[in-house]
Amino acid sequence: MRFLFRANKVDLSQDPLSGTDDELVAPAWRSVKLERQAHAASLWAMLRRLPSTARYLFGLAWQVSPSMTLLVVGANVVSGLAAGISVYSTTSVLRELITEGPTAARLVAALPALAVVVAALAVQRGLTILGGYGSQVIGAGLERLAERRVVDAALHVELSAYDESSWFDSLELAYQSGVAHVDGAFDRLATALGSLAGLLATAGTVALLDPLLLPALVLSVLPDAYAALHVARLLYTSMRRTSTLRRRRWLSTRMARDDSPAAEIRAYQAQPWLLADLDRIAGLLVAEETRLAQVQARTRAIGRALGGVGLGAAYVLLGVFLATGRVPLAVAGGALIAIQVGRARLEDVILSVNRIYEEGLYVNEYQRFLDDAHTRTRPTTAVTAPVAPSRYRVENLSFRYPGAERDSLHEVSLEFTAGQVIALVGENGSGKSTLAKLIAGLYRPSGGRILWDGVDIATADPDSVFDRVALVMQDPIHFPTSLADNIRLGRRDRTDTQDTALRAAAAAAGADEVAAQLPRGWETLLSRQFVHGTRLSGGQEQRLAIARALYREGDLLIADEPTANLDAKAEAAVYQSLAHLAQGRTCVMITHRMASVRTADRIYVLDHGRLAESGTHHELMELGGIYHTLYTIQAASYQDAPTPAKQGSTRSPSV
Ligand SMILES: Nc1ncnc2c1ncn2[C@@H]1O[C@H](COP(=O)(O)OP(=O)(O)OP(=O)(O)O)[C@@H](O)[C@H]1O
Repeated sequence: MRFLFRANKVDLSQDPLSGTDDELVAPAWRSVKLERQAHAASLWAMLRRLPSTARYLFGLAWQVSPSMTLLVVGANVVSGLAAGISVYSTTSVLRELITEGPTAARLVAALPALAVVVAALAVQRGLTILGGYGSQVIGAGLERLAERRVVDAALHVELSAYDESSWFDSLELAYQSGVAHVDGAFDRLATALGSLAGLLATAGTVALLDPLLLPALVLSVLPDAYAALHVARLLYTSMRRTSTLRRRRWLSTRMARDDSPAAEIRAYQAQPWLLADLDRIAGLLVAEETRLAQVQARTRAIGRALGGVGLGAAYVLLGVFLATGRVPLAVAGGALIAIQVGRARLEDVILSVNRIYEEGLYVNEYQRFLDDAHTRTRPTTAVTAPVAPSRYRVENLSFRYPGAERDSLHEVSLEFTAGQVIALVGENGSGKSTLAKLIAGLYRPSGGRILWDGVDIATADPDSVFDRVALVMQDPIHFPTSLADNIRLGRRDRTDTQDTALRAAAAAAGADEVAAQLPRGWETLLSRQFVHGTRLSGGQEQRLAIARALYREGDLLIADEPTANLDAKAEAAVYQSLAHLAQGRTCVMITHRMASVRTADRIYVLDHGRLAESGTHHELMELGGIYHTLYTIQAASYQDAPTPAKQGSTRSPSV
């Protein structure tokens, strides 16, 4: 791929992102979905959406604080009107001062209007401060509320969303941009209301002086306004185009900031690759931003020039009115001030509308994300999964991951009863973890059904399904809290005042030994990113995950390679406690350690997503199929090889 980092020379006729032939810039999904959305966000469409964006923002602000919302709106509108009144009164002062007569008399005549100017300005300044205070208070609450909604939505969508790259893009956009812009957009909206009130009052003043001056006033600002709106649109389009690139850059920089990859990056000397990757992305981004800056500058310059012509026209018109005697000198002086102030107000309004438009694009993206997340969240239903089911049945189960070209499971059928330990066996990629996640209700089948005592779990309330399952994954997570809380999180609402259940689960999983080795025991924080925090070894993390699952006391324990990181002694202890746990409960176990599979009540062998064999250890060994092969290969590696002559071997001398 071409390297495009040329910060000081960008060919405007060329799109720096085109021809890069890179899925980072134009991912496959972009053409269909995002282009349609981008089209919907045209300038006109955005202006049309302005009222609904405003309603949405006020609704959010109202949730944060109704009284503060009223304060902000009221303060901005009244302050805008006060500004307009001060302009009108200023023109009255001028009129009184420019009229004929003795100076003292003119001054006295101007005094009442002058008093109004001072009072109006005082009210305007005071309310601006008050409005600013309200905006700040609401802003803080809005940001938290907006962030919570994104996180809440992300935490509750179906797991399958996390298999789609487009989901990550819209999540990133909503989180990084949307949350910040919700606060900004509300602020702009409040300012715009104030500017609009000020503009109406000032325009009223101009119209009172001479209605014919109004069109000239509008003409002097419109080109600039259009340029500002156009620039906002360019910015937004560019932001969309580079969202995948920015996410990619974030991932690359995270590799350097995270502690987990630090050792392997060094051992594989991957630093140059990472830096080159970062440079490549930075090059594309800088080129795109430079192109954007040039187009923006050009657009603004044209807007300013045309606006200057409009202002000139307004002054010429005023001159003509003066020369032809249409307006007297006193009124012309007032009109000049009113035009200047009116122009500033109009610019304020346009600037605010422009900013709302700009922020509104992000807010719409944020809203769209929440709507999309809503459709991806499994609805709660009145059907609940049975408590302690006695029979689990998998019927013609097929599954394909979102966007995948092939099914990962093909018409798998199996059955087991409560209290049984079943083992899923097969080569890498044969579909074991996928099947286990489907049995746990984490994915919904593409075809077929999973029945718990006859209830199809795809139709049951998801929380009622998850409530019955305890899961131990290959790479278990730990939460950034204490060791004890990490186990308690297995069943947060469980009453265990004396920690009896906690200690029993920990002892069965060997996690009590982990606690004994840690400097702060059960209260050790499991995050190295904080003072006194620590990081567990792979085996210790696995013991913790098993303890959490045991503490949960679910009806169905699903263990995906639960002992992959454990030493031989710990592994034996875990299988002993799993066997103990399985009494009265059901256990679906995935493991490549064939010795641990032998005792399972039933073994299911998967091959390329299909169920190839099933039976007990002895039945499958007699069958002489895949299981037999896998078992004998592993067993052979434990057989003693013929011992060579002892010449090279050494032995510590006996003492
Ligand atoms: N999130 C995903 N998106 C797309 N395809 C996936 C995803 N996860 C797994 N697959 C594919 O589904 C198939 C089955 O994967 P699965 O993880 O279930 O296999 P497995 O038998 O558990 O493998 P292993 O023994 O290596 O853990 C594989 O071809 C894999 O590439």
